[in-house]
Amino acid sequence: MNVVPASGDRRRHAAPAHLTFFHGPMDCGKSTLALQVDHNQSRQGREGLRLTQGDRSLAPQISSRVGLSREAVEFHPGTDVRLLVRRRWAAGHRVDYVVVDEAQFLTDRQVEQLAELVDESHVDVYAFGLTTDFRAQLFSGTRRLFELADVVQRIQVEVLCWCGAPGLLNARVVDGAMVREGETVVVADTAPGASAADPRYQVLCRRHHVRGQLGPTPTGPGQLSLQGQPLADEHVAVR
Ligand SMILES: Nc1ncnc2c1ncn2[C@@H]1O[C@H](COP(=O)(O)OP(=O)(O)O)[C@@H](O)[C@H]1O
Ligand SMILES: Cc1cn([C@H]2C[C@H](O)[C@@H](COP(=O)(O)O)O2)c(=O)[nH]c1=O
Repeated sequence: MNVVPASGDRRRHAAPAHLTFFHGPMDCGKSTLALQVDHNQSRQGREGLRLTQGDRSLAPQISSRVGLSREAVEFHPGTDVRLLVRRRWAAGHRVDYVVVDEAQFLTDRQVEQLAELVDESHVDVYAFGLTTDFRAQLFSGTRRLFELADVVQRIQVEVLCWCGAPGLLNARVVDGAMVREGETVVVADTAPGASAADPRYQVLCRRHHVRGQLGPTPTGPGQLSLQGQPLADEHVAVR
């Protein structure tokens, strides 16, 4: 028997909200996609909240290497994301969706709060974050999103390792060599910093992440170059 919805029961019959998680390595276009999703949602007249933590620009914004950026609210481990939304409501704004960049930095509790916003308040949540850290282990926020999200999608833009294979893993590079020990969270870019001692990241394929190899290994005197350039120390240094 078909049950005819009582008129005015919009909430029951509106499309259900979703928690969607897009993930990948550094440089795969997560922030770009976050800004595109935000743009497309707002073009439909929906109102959203953008959240981030530790954007590379060190400003409270979501910034993409393609050149786009939008201001965002910074979250910290103690932030209750439900309160951020409720404060917007209390100030008379709608919050139809939330876009979270750097979602790997969410705590488990914050992921659960986002799920609650979806289920209890019908807010769509789009989260964007790294799959794994520099040790090739899931970030805890990422793990919780894998566990709770309605939709989990690996971002399709391929980042290439120096060898040309798809790069899925992030290497942390200090003083020209890949490191495997240190704090989980170190905000930095894939572009080199002002000094070689500044940490940077490089996306590698699994084989070269395991080997800690940041460029072609010199196997003979005739092969000591990378695309015609002399090899820098970092191409061969492994720690
Ligand atoms: N000048 C450029 N022209 C076109 N695409 C670019 C340019 N610079 C960067 N990109 C693209 O931007 C991607 C990085 O996007 P971004 O959203 O910053 O990545 P993520 O947030 O995943 O680290 C690169 O993989 C590359 O495809
Ligand atoms: C691998 C790894 C990365 N980070 C930091 C480095 C950047 O500040 C962000 C990721 O930025 P992007 O938007 O994906 O380019 O995360 C980190 O703190 N720890 C790590 O292990």
